[in-house]
Parts: sequence; C-alpha cells; structure tokens
Amino acid sequence: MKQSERGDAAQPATFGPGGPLKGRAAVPGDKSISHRALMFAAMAAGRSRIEGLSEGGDVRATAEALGAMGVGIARRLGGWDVDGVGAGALLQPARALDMGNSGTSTRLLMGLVATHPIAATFIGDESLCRRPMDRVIAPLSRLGADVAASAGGRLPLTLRGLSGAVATEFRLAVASAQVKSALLLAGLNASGTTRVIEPVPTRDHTERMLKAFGADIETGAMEDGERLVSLKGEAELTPRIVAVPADPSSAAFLIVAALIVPGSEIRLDGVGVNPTRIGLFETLRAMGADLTFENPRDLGGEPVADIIVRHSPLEAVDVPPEVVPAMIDEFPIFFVAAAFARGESRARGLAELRVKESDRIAAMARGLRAIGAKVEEAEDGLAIEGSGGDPLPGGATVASELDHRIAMSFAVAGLHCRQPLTVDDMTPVETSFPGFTATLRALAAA
Ligand SMILES: O=C(O)C1=C[C@@H](OP(=O)(O)O)[C@@H](O)[C@H](O)C1
Ligand SMILES: C=C(OP(=O)(O)O)C(=O)O
Repeated sequence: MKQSERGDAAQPATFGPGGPLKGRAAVPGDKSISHRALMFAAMAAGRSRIEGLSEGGDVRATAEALGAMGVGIARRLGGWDVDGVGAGALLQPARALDMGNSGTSTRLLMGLVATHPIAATFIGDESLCRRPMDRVIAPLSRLGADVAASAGGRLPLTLRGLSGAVATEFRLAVASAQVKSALLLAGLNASGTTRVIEPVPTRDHTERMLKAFGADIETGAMEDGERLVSLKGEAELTPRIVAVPADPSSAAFLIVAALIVPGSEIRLDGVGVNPTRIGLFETLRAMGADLTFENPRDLGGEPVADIIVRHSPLEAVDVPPEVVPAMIDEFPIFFVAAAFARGESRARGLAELRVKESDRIAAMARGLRAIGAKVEEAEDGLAIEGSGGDPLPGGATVASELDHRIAMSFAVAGLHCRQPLTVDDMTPVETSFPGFTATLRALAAA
C-alpha cells in the first residue's frame, strides 16, 4: 500500500538494549538501481528480466506508473518480467500516477514523460507534496514539456510531454542524480545528443545501466574537472537480464547497529559498493570501524562485495564536503554512529537534507536530543558530541516524520540506550526495507 493511500494506521515500535548482533542478514535490492532497471526495461522493446528488484513501496510506485502507461510488468518465479514498449511508445495513462513517498519515481518518470506525446498527473503523499520539483520542471520545460504544478513547483502536477524534442545541453544547478537521470531519460527519445554537466559527481547507476542496455552513452571529465555525460537520442535499447545488488543504503542501518552494540559481528552478502555510494562506509572506517569487503566482484556492471562488520569503538570525524554526495542518504544513520563516538563529529554542506522525505537535519536533531545526545544544529549541518561508546539515556518517543531513514536510524539507536525508545510510526520503512524490524531483531536474537 502506498503511503498516500494508507490513512492514519501508524505502527509504533519499541527498540531497547539486548544482545550483540550476530550472523547473516539479507538486504533488499538497491532502490536506485531498481527504479532504473524498470524504466530502462520499459524503454527496450521486448522482454527483460530483473532479479533482486526492491519490492518496497517506492519501487512499486514506479512499476505501477509504468504499468499505467502500457508497460507489462509481472512477478514470475521470484523475479520480474518487464515487457518493454521502446522509447517513444509510452501510452497516455488513464489515471493519475501515484508516486506515494518516492522522489526518485517522480523526478525520473517526469523525465520519461517529457519526451512522449502524453500528459500525466503526478500525485503523492504529504511528504512528497512538500518536496521541490522545480529542479526538473525548469530543464524539462527547456525541452518543450509543459508543466502545471502546485504552488512552489510542487505535487500534484500535470506534465504534458511532446514527441520530436530536440536534445540540448544542461548544467546541473544542484548535485542531484535524480535530475541528471531525469534529463538522460528525456534524452532517450529526443533527436540529437543530450549533454549533462555535473559540477560534482553523483551516483552513476543511470550511466552504467544505459550502457548495459546498449545506449550510445559516454562519460568523461572536462578540463575544469566537471563531469560530462553525453547520450545519443532516439535510442534503441536491447532487452536484457538485470541483477540488482543489495542496497548499501539499507545495509547501512544494520552495519551501524553492529558497530555500536558491543560484541556484534555480522555479514551481509552481495552489497553494492559503487564508489558513488559508499561515502558512509569510508567515513566509518576513518572513525575506526572494523568493516571489510570480501569477494569483490561485478554484478551486471555494478561492483558488489560481501561486507563483514564487527563492533568497534568509534572516534569522531569531520565529514569532508566532497564525500557528501556519496553518502547523501546515509546522514541520518551517520548521525547515530556519531552520537556513540568519542569526541565531536561535524558535517556541513547538507542543505539538501532539508528537502528529503523529511527535513532530516531537524528530525535527527530533535530525536537525538530527546534520547539524550548533545547536538548543535546549523542551517546546513549538525555537530554531535558523542557518548564515547556509552549507551545514551533513551526512554523517549521519537517521530519518524513519514521518513523511512529517520525511523530506521532511531530503531538502531535504541539498541544502545539505557531505556528503550519508541519510534512513533515504523510504516514508512516499507518504502525501502520491508521486513527491516524483523531482520534487526533476528540479528540481535541470534
Ligand atoms: O537518483 C537516485 O536514485 C537518488 C538520488 C538521491 O537524490 P538526489 O538526486 O535528489 O540527491 C538520493 O537522495 C535518492 O535517495 C535516490
Ligand atoms: C531521498 C530518498 O528517496 P527519494 O528521493 O526517492 O524519495 C531516500 O531514499 O533516502
């Protein structure tokens, strides 16, 4: 069920001190890669097969929207078959596309619709309706798409695309893989070459997967160090088999849980370790984490490894600004790790966190203070004085604010508090990590 349909059935849950975390856990398929696998398979004429797809609410929103535009998507024998229509062949949806809680679904699908001669209305839950869409509306309008949005460039909005768009060059104003990907998706059905210049590199799953689907795409560094992605339009993608790695952003919660609970040692197999995604793992290592990658290998163009992590005393760290894009979704759980480290950790340059599923700077500062951590909030970051490995007091109820990553971060923090804490609503977790609470409890009970 998407959050926009859910009503008010909040599910509070309590997390408290218990035993060390031990054993292995399965981590769901990468959410970013899953969205892209569905969309590129939709743009390839013929049947593709996806193994390991995320089955959380966000990726289901993408699948249902593509289904409403004529793409055949069915779960068979533990994987997903996608009957793609080819670039340019999406059909006019008969109903509004419900994006639930998912920014990636919204922005990437807006890109796809922009170069199809159809009109689509995008709706979403309360959290998604607060998030800025101007960052895609403005460049897609340059391609000729017509967008009627709610105040402030927000959802609900209706986007009318066109066929025969002429490709152009874009320079990203915000470091955003979603904007980059929206423009490349639009470029698939434009004539000529789409060029996207990124001043700061962001996750590159779109580039890797488009290449694997047979697109004519090139990436390279420009003289000033900026990154340029060029994609030839009117692309004919070839259907293929896609294997989706386990999501490093989901693995992050289990990893930090094992690091902060004394005596823990866990193993997570087949996790994506794409360099544009592992800023948190590098930062944790710099803090002293015993975190190793075994059996590094390639899975359909994406690097993966088995991750072994053991409880470790953590030292405070200043997160270097250049690492921020590679750990953009991991700041909530990084702040939890910092709250148990020795010394003051600082991270700045995080203004984007204020426009995610919640204002993640404010939500984390409030919740961490409520459980007894010392936190100083800045407009674009946080400073946290850690406990030096001691448990925090806990004993409070914290708000997940329609944000899966806030909910999971406090669930983990509760494992090393003196008094159990309550997360007021765990339902948002279903968007990216169905079964998270059971997975965490099984590791702690092993
Ligand atoms: O492209 C993607 O799949 C994503 C990019 C990031 O968003 P931005 O591009 O808006 O930073 C990230 O926060 C989001 O969870 C997924
Ligand atoms: C920001 C996130 O996702 P999205 O933008 O797709 O809602 C996230 O998963 O942390």
